[in-house]
Amino acid sequence: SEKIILDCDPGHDDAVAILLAVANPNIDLLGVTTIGGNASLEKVTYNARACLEQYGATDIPVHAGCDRPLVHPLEVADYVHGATGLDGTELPEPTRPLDEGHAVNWIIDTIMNNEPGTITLVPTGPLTNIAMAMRMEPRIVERVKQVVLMGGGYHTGNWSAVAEFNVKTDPEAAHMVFAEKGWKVTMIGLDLTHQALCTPEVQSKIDEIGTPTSKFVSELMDFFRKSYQDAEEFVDPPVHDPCTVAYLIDPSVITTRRAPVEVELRGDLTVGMTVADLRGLEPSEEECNTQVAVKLDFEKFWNLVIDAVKRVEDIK
Ligand SMILES: Nc1ccc([C@@H]2N[C@H](CO)[C@@H](O)[C@H]2O)cc1
Ligand SMILES: [Ca+2]
Repeated sequence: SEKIILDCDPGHDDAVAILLAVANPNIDLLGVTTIGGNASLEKVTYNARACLEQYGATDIPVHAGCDRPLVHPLEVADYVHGATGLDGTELPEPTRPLDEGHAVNWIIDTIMNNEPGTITLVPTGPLTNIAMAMRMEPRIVERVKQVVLMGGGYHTGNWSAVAEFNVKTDPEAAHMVFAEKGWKVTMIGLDLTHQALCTPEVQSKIDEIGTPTSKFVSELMDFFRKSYQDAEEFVDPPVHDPCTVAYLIDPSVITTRRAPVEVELRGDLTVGMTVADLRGLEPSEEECNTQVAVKLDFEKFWNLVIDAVKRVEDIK
């Protein structure tokens, strides 16, 4: 199974990514680390612990990371995720205390204490923790198996016309991650995740499971749908973050294309934009260490999520 570290900012869709990572047998979730993003560090950390409690996964360690981007102040996405960062459902009180130590140190120690090439980094929030880790211990770059991140987009943005929230929140951190030639990076951007819509048909399949966690997830989707209808003119909410874990469970869920990706740091209109060069023939693996996600197998994706809801040992 794939050993992963999930670096996240729950967040409604992060909560589904955690569910997939916890419940699917192909994934060995080594731990969850948190980053200020959708809401403050304190809130997203509490939310991560509450999600793991809900899913009966209190064996999974949670370490809090950076509370703000490297350079700029943190601007939270409360217009989508609400004041708590996970509005719309009853969160169980976490029984596992927050684990000691900074997330960046735990990420470094975990990677350095496991076999090279065995751990995959799965960031689904701003990339601050990842950027800090690669500067504190540059050896983690060669040692990780790959980075599969939710962020960016090559033909649209959401925080601006051209920039996606996770990248725009900490563009310098994102620039570092994408510019690093020593590791393989898969960008699961908005081009892909805007296909991962939680339609009423999908949501009713989740409701039919009839467990506490199916109720938990469905209520989160109700809130997410309302936010997206109000804030982004979507009918159904795109559930971004679990697309990363789904790709690791079954790579056939997502079609990718190798392409150079650079992050804009200076443009007045374009700061935070992930500029992917899709011109000409696809480069070889030797020439290009980054790939972008293009096409989602909708049925396969949602079947994985529904399967995870069924499998999880949720709290009664
Ligand atoms: N409008 C909006 C803002 C931020 C996010 C969060 N950022 C990423 C999508 O931009 C996901 O990781 C999600 O958690 C989603 C919607
Ligand atoms: Ca997120």
